[in-house]
Amino acid sequence: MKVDILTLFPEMFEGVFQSSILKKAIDQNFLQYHYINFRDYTDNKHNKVDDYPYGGGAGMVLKPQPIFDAIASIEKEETVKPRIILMCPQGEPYTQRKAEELAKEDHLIFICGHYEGYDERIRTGLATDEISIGDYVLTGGELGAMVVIDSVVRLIPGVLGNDTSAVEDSFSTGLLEHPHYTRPAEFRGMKVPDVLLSGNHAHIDTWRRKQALKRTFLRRPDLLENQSFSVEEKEWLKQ
Ligand SMILES: O=C(OCc1ccccc1)c1cn[nH]c1
Repeated sequence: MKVDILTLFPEMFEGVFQSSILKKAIDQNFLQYHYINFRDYTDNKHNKVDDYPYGGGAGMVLKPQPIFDAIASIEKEETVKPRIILMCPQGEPYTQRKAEELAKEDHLIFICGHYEGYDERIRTGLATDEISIGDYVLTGGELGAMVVIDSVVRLIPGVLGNDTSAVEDSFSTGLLEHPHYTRPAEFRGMKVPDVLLSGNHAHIDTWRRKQALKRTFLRRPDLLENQSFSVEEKEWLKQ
């Protein structure tokens, strides 16, 4: 997968690309990434990337020209049109489903904005997707782009050691994850549930499913809306 990132602060990404999973993905050539500082594409002698809003009002707006020209500088394989993703609070709420959709793409381009936002022509004339990572305003789109890149790259087949962990992810089942335990079997008086020590995998799977349902019901009932349950599971939820 090729990832191009339009940003005014490329150095922000160095840390995230050093993380073990992304570094491995890069070393094993699952991921190639490039930064483009769209300030390098301004056509004015002051290298301004933003300007005052038409119609007045506070704040500055990102000019379309530097971003359009920065995007034009990215070589694109003719066959596959890349996704051009605008990070902004007005975008669609980001979900694991969206991560799975983007993980199938060969080429992603991220536009990380700043200031009050983007000139609308960037939205209408360039972006294929607009993504929000949450209902809050950040100083720029970089952190959002890192969240999307991290959650997408880990889904590329082969990037994670044992593929199963991506499949069993919480949200991949549509539920929150069940509790996890590891050694010791008792720690400071807190014991691991006996079922997990029983070796009976049918019972263990049932226990895990029940715990995931219960935890989701208590913490994120909204996730249960698009779920179908067996009669027995409906009984559990009533408890
Ligand atoms: O603040 C965000 O992006 C930075 C940004 C971009 C455009 C205008 C203002 C701020 C953001 C919040 N959730 N997802 C993204």
